[in-house]
Amino acid sequence: MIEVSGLVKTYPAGRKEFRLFDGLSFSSEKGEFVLITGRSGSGKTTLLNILGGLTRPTAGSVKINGREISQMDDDESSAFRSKTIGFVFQFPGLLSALSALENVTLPQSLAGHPANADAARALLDRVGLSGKEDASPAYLSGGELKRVAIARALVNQPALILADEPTADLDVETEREIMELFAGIHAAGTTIVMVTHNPDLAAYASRVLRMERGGLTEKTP
Ligand SMILES: Nc1ncnc2c1ncn2[C@@H]1O[C@H](COP(=O)(O)OP(=O)(O)OP(=O)(O)O)[C@@H](O)[C@H]1O
Repeated sequence: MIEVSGLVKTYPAGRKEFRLFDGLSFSSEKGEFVLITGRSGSGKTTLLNILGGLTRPTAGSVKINGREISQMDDDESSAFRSKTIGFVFQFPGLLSALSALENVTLPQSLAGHPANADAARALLDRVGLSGKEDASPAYLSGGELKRVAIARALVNQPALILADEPTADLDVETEREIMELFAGIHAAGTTIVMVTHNPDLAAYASRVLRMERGGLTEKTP
C-alpha cells in the first residue's frame, strides 16, 4: 500500500539548508493501522503530507497503491488523492458556510461525483452525529468537529486514511471515543497512518513507529 524509499526532504534555512529526511525508507501493508509517534519537530506532519502528495519530497520515491505520487503533477495528484486518500488534519478545517452534512459531501463534489446525502447521513450516524446534519460548524464542539472531519475523510471510501494528531486538544473520554472510531475503520479494512505525540494511543494501532533524527524505528505496540 505504501512504499517510501530514499526519501530526502530539505528546507531552506538562511543560506544553508535544513535536511529533515536524508534517505528515509518505510513501507506499509494494506490494512495496517500504523501509528507514528515522535517529538515535536521530528518531521511527522511533513512525512504525512508527503505521503498524501501535499508536500513534494526533495528526492526519493513515494508509492501509494503502486503509483509514484512524487512524480505526479498537481492535477493528477489531486485526482489521485480524492479517490484514494482521506485526510483528517489536526484542525478540522470545516467550511463554516456549509452544514455538517454539506461538509461531508464536499469531497464527493470535488471528486466530480454528485453529492450523496444518504451516504453522508449514514457516515454522520456512524461517527455518532445523527441529528446534527444541519448544524453549522460554528455550533459544534471540538470533538464533534473532529467527528465531522472523520466522516468527511471517509465519504469517498478511500483505501488509505492519513490522520494528523486527530485527538489533540480533546479530553480523555472524547479521545477514547475518537480512537475507537479509528479502530472500527481499521477493522473494516481501511489502512490508517496516524501521527501523534501521544504514545498512549499505541494500544489502538497494529504497528507503532517512532520518528527520531530523520528516521523511523519499529516499536512493539
Ligand atoms: N515549510 C517549511 N519550511 C521550513 N521548515 C519547515 C517547513 N515545514 C516544516 N519545517 C521544519 O521541519 C521540521 C519538522 O516539522 P513537522 O511539522 O513535520 O514536525 P512534527 O513532528 O509534525 O511536529 P509537531 O509534533 O510539533 O507537529 C521542523 O523543524 C519544522 O520547523
